[in-house]
Amino acid sequence: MSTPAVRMNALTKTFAAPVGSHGPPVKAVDAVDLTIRPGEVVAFLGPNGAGKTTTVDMLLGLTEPTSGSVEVYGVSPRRAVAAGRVSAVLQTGGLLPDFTVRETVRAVAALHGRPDRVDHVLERAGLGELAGRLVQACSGGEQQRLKFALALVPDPDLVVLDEPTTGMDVGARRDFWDTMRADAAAGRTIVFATHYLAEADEFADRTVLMARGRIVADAPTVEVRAAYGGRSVTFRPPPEAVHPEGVDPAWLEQVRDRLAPLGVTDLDVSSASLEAAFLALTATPEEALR
Ligand SMILES: Nc1ncnc2c1ncn2[C@@H]1O[C@H](COP(=O)(O)OP(=O)(O)OP(=O)(O)O)[C@@H](O)[C@H]1O
Repeated sequence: MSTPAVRMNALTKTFAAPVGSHGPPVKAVDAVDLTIRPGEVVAFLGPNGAGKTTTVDMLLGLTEPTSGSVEVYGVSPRRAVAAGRVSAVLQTGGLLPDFTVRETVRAVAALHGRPDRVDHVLERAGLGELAGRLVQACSGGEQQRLKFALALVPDPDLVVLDEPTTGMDVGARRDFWDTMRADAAAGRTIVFATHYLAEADEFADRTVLMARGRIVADAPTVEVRAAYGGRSVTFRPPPEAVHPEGVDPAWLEQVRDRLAPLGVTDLDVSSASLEAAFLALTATPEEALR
């Protein structure tokens, strides 16, 4: 079997309680075991404070685990980063405002010894036409695309993205994911943390759901949705059956009657969603009882 792209073993990170709070230490990541194969596209989903960013930071060697281990392509994250095998688009980390887009990419490409990659990554990130623009004149979404271009400079085997489409409009978000999809099809491994359930749903083969530092679900995205979000049949009713207050109940009754001979019972108009799975799996025990 080939070396996994990522292997986490009982990965744990504990932070001291904030100064003055006298509380117990915070277990941001709690004994996480996770293996990711080359070429997988994995979404990390979870509510605020679930431990996604801390996990990503350890994956990139930015933070050392308190205990347990993480390897990237069989070596420590730092070695993998130094070898250009993994790179990231992070929420934090500034760009230089007085550089143009092209100058920024050129500088990073020089650091990596890959000046040949400048035009290619500008194109991949959809920045060809913006290459001459100053960074400070770029919108938030355009700056995010620039960070993405920088991450592609070393031609990494693994790209780690923390909330990559923050600040992008719908069109830019779609273009971004089209690019990522093409890269994944070409064999790049992609791990991304997101708050957008729809992005995990549309893009990730596999969803890892985190809550309170632990993995609460880890399965193909379609299975997570089906197992916890319920299955549903959706359809578009004819316009005459749709009233301002909703679907005409008499019309729905007719549908039920006609479907009954087919063995369909308990027809319900509801949409199964990853959101339902997300809420079911990440609720605290107290919330779940409500
Ligand atoms: N440097 C730190 N010092 C103390 N506690 C921290 C530190 N970094 C993170 N934490 C705590 O660890 C827990 C996990 O945080 P983390 O940022 O990993 O969550 P997250 O899932 O990425 O959240 P978000 O979706 O809000 O970005 C939180 O309770 C957070 O307050």
